[in-house]
Amino acid sequence: MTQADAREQQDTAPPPPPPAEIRYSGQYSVNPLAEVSFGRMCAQIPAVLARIARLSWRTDRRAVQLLAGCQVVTGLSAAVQLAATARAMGSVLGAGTVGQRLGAAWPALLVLAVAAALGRGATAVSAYADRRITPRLTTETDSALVEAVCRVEAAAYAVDGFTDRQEAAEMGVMRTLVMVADAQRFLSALIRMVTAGGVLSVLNLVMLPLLLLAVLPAGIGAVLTARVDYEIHYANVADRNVRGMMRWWATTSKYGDEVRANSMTDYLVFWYRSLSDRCDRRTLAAAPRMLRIALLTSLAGGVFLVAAWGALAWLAVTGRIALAIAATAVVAVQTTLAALSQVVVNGAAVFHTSLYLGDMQAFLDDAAARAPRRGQRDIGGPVEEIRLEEVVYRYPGKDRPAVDGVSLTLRKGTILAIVGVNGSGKSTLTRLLTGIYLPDKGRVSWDGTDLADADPATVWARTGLVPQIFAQWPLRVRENVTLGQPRTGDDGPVWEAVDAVGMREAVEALPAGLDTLLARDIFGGAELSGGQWQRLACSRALYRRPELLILDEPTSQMDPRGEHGVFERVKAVAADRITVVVTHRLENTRIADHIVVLEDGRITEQGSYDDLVHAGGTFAELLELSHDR
Ligand SMILES: Nc1ncnc2c1ncn2[C@@H]1O[C@H](COP(=O)(O)OP(=O)(O)OP(=O)(O)O)[C@@H](O)[C@H]1O
Repeated sequence: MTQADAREQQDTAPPPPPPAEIRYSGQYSVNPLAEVSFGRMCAQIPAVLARIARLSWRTDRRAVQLLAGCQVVTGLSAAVQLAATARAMGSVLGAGTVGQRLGAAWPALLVLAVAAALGRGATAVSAYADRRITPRLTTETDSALVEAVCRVEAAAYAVDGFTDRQEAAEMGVMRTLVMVADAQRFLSALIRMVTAGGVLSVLNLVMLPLLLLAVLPAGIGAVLTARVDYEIHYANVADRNVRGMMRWWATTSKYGDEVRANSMTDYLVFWYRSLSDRCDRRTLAAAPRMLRIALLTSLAGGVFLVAAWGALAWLAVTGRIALAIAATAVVAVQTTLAALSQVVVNGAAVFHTSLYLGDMQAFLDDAAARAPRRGQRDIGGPVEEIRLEEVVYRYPGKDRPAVDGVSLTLRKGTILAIVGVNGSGKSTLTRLLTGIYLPDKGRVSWDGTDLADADPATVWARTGLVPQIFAQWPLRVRENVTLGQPRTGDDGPVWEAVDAVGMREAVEALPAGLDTLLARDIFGGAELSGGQWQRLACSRALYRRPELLILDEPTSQMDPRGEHGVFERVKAVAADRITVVVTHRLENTRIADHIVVLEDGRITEQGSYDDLVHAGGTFAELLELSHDR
């Protein structure tokens, strides 16, 4: 095709498809707020405050005590300021010369200044206490979330809506950044409101209900707005989740070559923008509702406010209250109004936070419920035999089992090879062997102990797994080898594992040897080739000296020398363990004592390499195809 042809084809090609419509679906697709009344929403606020207080208390008791002390000082200062204002007004507006009136007023003015200074000081100290609590609280919450996800049964990842709920819970972590400040502002505004309101009701009883009515619509508006905001957040959860993943895949340098050389950039950018636009459209669609709420509540608030000022004017003009009292009432009204508005704004913020904290807590509870609930039996070494009896495993939402009635016995000192076409269940079988998944039916036992009854940590302490898709940890070379093992401080075994996969030369050539950070994107970091990374993954498994060594396509990216070296090593150490190799390179199965062929999750053939080559079955066919070039 010429360049002109290519351009023409591009011009006439149909427009790119928009991103797939993804819905936050399944049992969690119902917005928890949809059926909740306004009253119940407001009633949640004290519980949320108590929860924030408990979380903060666990983080830094002294800072919480400081914060509580500051609230008391703020309240007292507000009350003293108003009382002093009333006294000063009485003197200033009273009888006598200017000098006499000022002379009578100055003690009250002094008290006013001191109280104001104390109030300001308390606010500054509150901010300091908040800064002591918030970073640690956020870290604590964030770490709890990460730990909860790391500790769930692996099968939870396949459960409908699990990752979407995780995304929703992340928002709870974000809110911890502002929640202490919001709670603190809410409480101090509440205290100021109560004291100012108290003073006002002493001055005149009619004023207080009028002021309450003036700010109540704003409160209702703020809570309703928070509710709409949450609805939008809820509708966008699934899209935001997938957008976050795409953002990483599209921008990480790891896939930069693939993205560029396959001209994926345009579509990825288009996709990203389209999805963001879709989220924006949902947000914009809610804007008129937000506007209606704002206009109606402002109107109602405005009417009541005018009534409140009108009432004050009427009381003063008709002589029902003295001028000095009226002047103090003006100050008290202003203070109460400002405090009430702060109560409303910060109360809505606390309520808003409660929604996301609720999601976070629900997710943490769910994750805790999905943590392994197995027996406590210790798998003691050395492991002599692993047995699978009529094992069946089906992924959630799938019609057919991925592993269907498999029975096998693996003995120490032997190598088992598992082969089969793509999707035949090989990797799933390795997950069952290691107890990452427990079977739906049948039994997997290590030396007679059913893995359902065993403490998984003791099983995994005896396992070394090189999965088909392995992580390239942005850690130092040493940590990449020793990750998952207790620290010893001895580099001897690390070099031994590096030697076992023929990586010594490559590691020595790195700028800081074993100390080199394997993260190209980070200043001072280095990058390995695909095959080198795979060698490192194999060295990690060998370093563990496991009782069960599983290699799932361990050499797919290695050169023949590397591949030969790894298999030689696997053979050399096979006597001390049970070894399982999953591979599509059938020549590699020569090292195995026993080979099983999987088809649709079932074992259809098994035997030694020589048996299967001459059996005329799937193995022989696949082997022949691999030679047919
Ligand atoms: N996490 C998962 N959630 C749902 N289904 C899965 C999951 N992993 C695998 N499957 C399905 O289970 C079946 C077996 O997959 P498995 O990965 O075990 O096959 P495999 O033989 O290892 O394939 P390959 O040779 O491609 O690595 C496939 O139909 C696959 O779609």
